[in-house]
Amino acid sequence: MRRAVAARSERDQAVEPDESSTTASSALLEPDADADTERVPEAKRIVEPESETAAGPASDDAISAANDGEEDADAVEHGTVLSVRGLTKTFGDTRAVDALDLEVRAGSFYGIVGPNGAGKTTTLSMITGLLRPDAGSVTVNGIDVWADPAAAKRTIGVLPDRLRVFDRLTGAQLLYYAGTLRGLSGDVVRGRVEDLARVFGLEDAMGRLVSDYSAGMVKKVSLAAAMIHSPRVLVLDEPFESVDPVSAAKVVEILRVYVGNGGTVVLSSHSMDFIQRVCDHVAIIVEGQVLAAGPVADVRGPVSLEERFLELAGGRRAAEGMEWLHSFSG
Ligand SMILES: Nc1ncnc2c1ncn2[C@@H]1O[C@H](COP(=O)(O)OP(=O)(O)OP(=O)(O)O)[C@@H](O)[C@H]1O
Repeated sequence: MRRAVAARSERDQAVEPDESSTTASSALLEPDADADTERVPEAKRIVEPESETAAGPASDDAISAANDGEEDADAVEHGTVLSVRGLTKTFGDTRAVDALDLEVRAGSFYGIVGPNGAGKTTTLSMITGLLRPDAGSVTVNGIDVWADPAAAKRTIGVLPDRLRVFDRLTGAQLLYYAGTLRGLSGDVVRGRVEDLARVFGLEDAMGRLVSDYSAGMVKKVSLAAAMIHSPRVLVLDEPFESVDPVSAAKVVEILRVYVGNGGTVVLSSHSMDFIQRVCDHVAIIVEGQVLAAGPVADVRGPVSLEERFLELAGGRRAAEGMEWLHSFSG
């Protein structure tokens, strides 16, 4: 309890601009190899309670059966920053994710596409420690997410699909809160809040309540919150939904620099054009399974990614049986 109070009082100071902050924006874009040195260890337990869902816990044995320490070390050595094996989640009669495997190398810009209900959000939620799988394993940067969620979450930045934002805070307070919850010191957070506000074009909105933001502004401030601790891996569920093209271009530029410096972005999107243009790797998920994955050029082959997606997801047959629609009633 004392720790929570300490974190809060530090946050309160942060909403007042601090001239002494000297953090360079480039530091924000580089995944933080030495981040632990500037963290406040006591904050960790406040920050990272293990999330559970209504589905209830699965057995740890089932979740981590495929994993062991040697395997983790091997994966990191070979540049794999995210490894998903046999990931499975069932809701009632719905098998949302079905023994899904995914391998993401460090420094990738990895797109995940799939039709509505394909299991993208469920997969990303299990990868980021927000939803406990029924079976399978997830390893991020060599850490088994479900064996040690707190350690894994330190290396991940998350933009969840259904945003639950503390919207009675101002933008500045929300970002400060996100940074200190991740264990960053007040000075570091203040500098990064300034940088993030600038690059996301939110400077004028920092003093306003997030509840008064537009949908796109909420998305941007949430993206900023996901990045503030310079995680090794950014997992973003539909990050550009509601974001205007100018802001989206800026965010893409930020993410490109981040990836260029060794960070990894895993994002879901319904825009095939975006994935083809921006991502270097893609996985097409249909009915909870990966139907194709690899470098974008390999997955799409001689056709566009959209064509390939429609082939795999069965989009071409949509109009069959709908002839009544053109019989026009009057
Ligand atoms: N909490 C839940 N309870 C019951 N069913 C769920 C729950 N979450 C997801 N599902 C079901 O799991 C399946 C996969 O859903 P998910 O949200 O992962 O799909 P998605 O690929 O992200 O879809 P979209 O593109 O529409 O966002 C769907 O059939 C959905 O109805």
